[in-house]
Amino acid sequence: MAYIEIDNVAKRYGATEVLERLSLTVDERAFVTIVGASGCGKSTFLRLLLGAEPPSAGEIRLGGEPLPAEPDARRGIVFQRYSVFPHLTALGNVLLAIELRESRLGRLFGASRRRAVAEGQAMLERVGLGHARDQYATALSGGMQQRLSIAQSLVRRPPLMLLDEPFGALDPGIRKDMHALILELWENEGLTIFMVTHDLEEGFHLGTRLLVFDKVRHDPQAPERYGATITYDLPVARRGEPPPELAGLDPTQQEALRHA
Ligand SMILES: Nc1ncnc2c1ncn2[C@@H]1O[C@H](COP(=O)(O)OP(=O)(O)OP(=O)(O)O)[C@@H](O)[C@H]1O
Repeated sequence: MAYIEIDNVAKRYGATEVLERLSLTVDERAFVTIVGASGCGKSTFLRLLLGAEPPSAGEIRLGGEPLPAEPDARRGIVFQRYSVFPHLTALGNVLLAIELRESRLGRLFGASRRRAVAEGQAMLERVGLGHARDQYATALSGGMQQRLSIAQSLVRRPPLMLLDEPFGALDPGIRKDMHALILELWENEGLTIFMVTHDLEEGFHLGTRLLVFDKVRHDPQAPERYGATITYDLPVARRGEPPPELAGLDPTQQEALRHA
């Protein structure tokens, strides 16, 4: 059974059909990247997966069960624009996320708090914010706030991680570091990831599978009549792994074909 089953899903707002005829199954631990024209419904698709909004038609199942109608700890999202708490320090922001993960009451004390502080500090270091732990979020630059919101989401380790252009606003160097971090977490934590990006190269670099969203039906008189769907669903070879069409061959044959 596939981890996620998307069965003929559509989403409309009023008379505007945003997504239509979406059908997809995704295995656990996939890293699905999504590209498509601006406004074609990529963020809407992530909101459907989060459970923040219901589909207008069709069904989404997670682990064989209908997707819960509200977001819960099994699904986390990082938005394009940073969404940190301005009145908390960098460490405070990450600690809050750890507390929410660990404790229903939301506060940790004693040894569990000390462990949470150590974990929060380690996560801040991984996103390059170790030096900024005691700064208030408002004092951080935009790129730093974005890294903080990534840390905040990652520390909760949701099995299904939804990333909406999380690296778009970052400088190239930091972006590269964040790519390494997300790949490491994906591999080590066994996450399943859906990530929207405007950067095709990033999509191919990070994903195990790349989806392209586009409209296949057009009504020139009524552009809102039809929504976008998945027009390409491409398997992507991981670094060091053969592309699927070569996977059945022995390494010498693979090498020969690569250079053919
Ligand atoms: N809550 C809403 N109510 C009405 N229309 C909405 C709502 N949310 C999104 N839309 C519309 O749905 C369409 C798809 O928006 P969405 O943000 O999902 O696209 P996108 O592919 O993520 O765009 P971008 O790449 O620019 O971020 C847009 O036309 C948008 O105006």
